[in-house]
Amino acid sequence: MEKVEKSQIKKDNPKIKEKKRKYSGKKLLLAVDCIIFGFDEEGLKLLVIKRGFEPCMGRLSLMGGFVGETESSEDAAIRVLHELTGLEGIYMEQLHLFSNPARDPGARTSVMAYFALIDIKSYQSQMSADFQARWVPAEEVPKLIFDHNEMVEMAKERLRYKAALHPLLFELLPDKFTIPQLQILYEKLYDTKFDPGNFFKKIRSTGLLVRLKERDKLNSKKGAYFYKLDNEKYEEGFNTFLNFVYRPKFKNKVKKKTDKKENTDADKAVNRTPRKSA
Ligand SMILES: O=P(O)(O)OC[C@H]1O[C@@H](O)[C@H](O)[C@@H]1O
Repeated sequence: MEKVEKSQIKKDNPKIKEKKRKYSGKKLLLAVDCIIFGFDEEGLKLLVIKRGFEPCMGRLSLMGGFVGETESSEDAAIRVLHELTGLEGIYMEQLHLFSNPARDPGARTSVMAYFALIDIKSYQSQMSADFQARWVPAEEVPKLIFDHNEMVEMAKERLRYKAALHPLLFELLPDKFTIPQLQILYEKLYDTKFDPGNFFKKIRSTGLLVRLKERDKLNSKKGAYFYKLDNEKYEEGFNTFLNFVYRPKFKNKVKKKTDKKENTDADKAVNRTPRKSA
């Protein structure tokens, strides 16, 4: 925005009276918390840590931290996530600002919560041991500190809503997955059962999947085919999963994945790097 001199503003608005900005001067801290979802054969999971310091030492908590002096809340969330998982460029979205003045007994702290989706297996080998992290079932989350359970419930609700409109659940799967695996993921998230035939038809109609030659022989004799995501279609179709509006126009147009150096606008918006091809 063009900077206008104060004297010019006063000249143009002779009636304007300059006032002082009002703020209490009291300290208000800003933190971030990361609600990290993962998925394996047992279902949808949440990553929690055991706190190694007061307040609430020894209790289960989401992974969080204070926003540093030179950081944005996004930077802080990316840092916190990296410290715990060693992963970068994973799907993450801002959820909500939790600002109840009494939410943290230590000090008045507002917290920007983010939720992230990761494939458990790709993360396991890099997990930092410092935080005593563990996966718990997302449908039976134990008591966490402060308002962290409330954050998890809101994140699950947001995930259900978003996953009905966008194909983001693929972020939770390995690069190579089967349709029964995908179906279990949807069933767990929505706590419902789908007819396998109808589910397959629906998924196929999205045109997002590429069938591989290989089959998964571990879970059935016949073996279910492995699929991978068509990266280009995934990015093009991220906002048109329902196909109700055919490729609607957005202000920040989603770029095709032809420029390998730069992430697409969609990638930037959701903080993810394009998935690797299987
Ligand atoms: O106490 P630490 O974990 O350092 O600071 C961040 C935490 O403080 C709380 O308000 C937030 O919910 C976040 O979990």
